[in-house]
Amino acid sequence: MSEQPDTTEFDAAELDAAALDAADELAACRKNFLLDDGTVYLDGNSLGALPRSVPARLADVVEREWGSLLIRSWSESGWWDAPERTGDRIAPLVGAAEGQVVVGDSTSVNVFKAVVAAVRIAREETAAGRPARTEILVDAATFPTDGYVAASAARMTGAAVRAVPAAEMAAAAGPTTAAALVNHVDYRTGELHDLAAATAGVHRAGGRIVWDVCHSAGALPVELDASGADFAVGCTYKYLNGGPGAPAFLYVRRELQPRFDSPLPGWTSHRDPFAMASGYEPAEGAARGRVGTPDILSMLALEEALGVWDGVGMEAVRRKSLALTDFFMARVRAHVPEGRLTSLTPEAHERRGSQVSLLCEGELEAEAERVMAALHERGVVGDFRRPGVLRFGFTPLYTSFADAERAAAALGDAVRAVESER
Ligand SMILES: Cc1ncc(COP(=O)(O)O)c(C=O)c1O
Ligand SMILES: Nc1c(O)cccc1C(=O)C[C@H](N)C(=O)O
Repeated sequence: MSEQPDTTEFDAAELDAAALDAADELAACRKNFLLDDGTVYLDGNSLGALPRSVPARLADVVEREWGSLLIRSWSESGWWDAPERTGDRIAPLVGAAEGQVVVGDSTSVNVFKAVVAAVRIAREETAAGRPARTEILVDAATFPTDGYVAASAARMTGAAVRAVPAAEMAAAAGPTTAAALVNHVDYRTGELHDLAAATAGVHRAGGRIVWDVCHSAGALPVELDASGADFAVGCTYKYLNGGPGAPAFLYVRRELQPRFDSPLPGWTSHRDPFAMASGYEPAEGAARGRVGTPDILSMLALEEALGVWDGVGMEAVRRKSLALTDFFMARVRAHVPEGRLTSLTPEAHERRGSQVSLLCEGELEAEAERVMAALHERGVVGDFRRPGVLRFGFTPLYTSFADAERAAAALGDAVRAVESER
């Protein structure tokens, strides 16, 4: 990185990964994961590591619950209630009281349910004689799936999408705003947005807000109840370590549940599914967010994976995440030749998620993918996003300061190796 920050908590002369690891209050959590000690894994913001207890639990689900009990497992093994039960395990991690989170479907599908439902509620609340609520505000830097889904939801509801920078969402919302869809942490830059402020601003304008917390759930405190958020959606395969393709979650604020009119009303969200009634009558509570048959193998792997959070406080996770990212940024400055990388991730703690994104500058921009490949060859796994961004995710439950030191040193080495090949 070319510029010295003014807020770093680390004195570059006194950096000592071993001392920081020795003082790490979450150090004992690492043993709960199956990790290859030869690799530094900094891609938990895309796919989290495997919790140690998951393989045996999945084997039991497959062999006993499916293999022997078969159909009886829907009741005897608790399969039917797994979406709400697993939702209640996630709830405290995202600042939600129980009964408001349901697990199922992908994040993309849950964005659709939430955005359409938000538009329907906002319109229902608009008094006669007031302007029609004809716009959906979407975070201008959104993860693509959210933008695609919002555009389709807009066509279906006769609304128009307006792209607005996440930081300006509160000010941009007005009398014609039906809903706003915002990413809590930007997937590309790692910037953290103010959940409470944007929520309050959209509410002042009479709209409803949907938060995508894919890059914050399990990475930092997410105050859904306290901030008054209406809806939230999130992945479970990143910082929640649910495994590839693990089902997503949907939060619907308790007060809104009776008015949550899902655009995907499947039979498992019916008040009495086995009545097999021809007319739809929605279930009460979080179950109203369900659609069809839950993805049991992935859901139960996720449920088991959530055990790694037992006894872990999100404040401790945040402290370590900020310390790790501060430390990594400082060590990159020490190891990488000047002028090659610029951080896209804010230095200010209140604006930083749990990743560091580094933009390759000058001639190195076109070589960024090769820099990441050279890092992989050196046993450090991060990821690359076009055109020239190197992303490093820091997962406080299993990333150590020694990992961050090794990654920064390997990054300096990789940059020099790529430059020497010109
Ligand atoms: C912010 C964000 N939203 C949505 C998604 C997409 O979720 P899914 O592919 O599970 O639907 C991702 C990641 O893939 C993401 O990072
Ligand atoms: N969901 C993914 C996948 O199925 C394959 C590869 C990557 C992903 C990701 O999660 C990407 C991630 N959301 C991102 O922030 O770029």
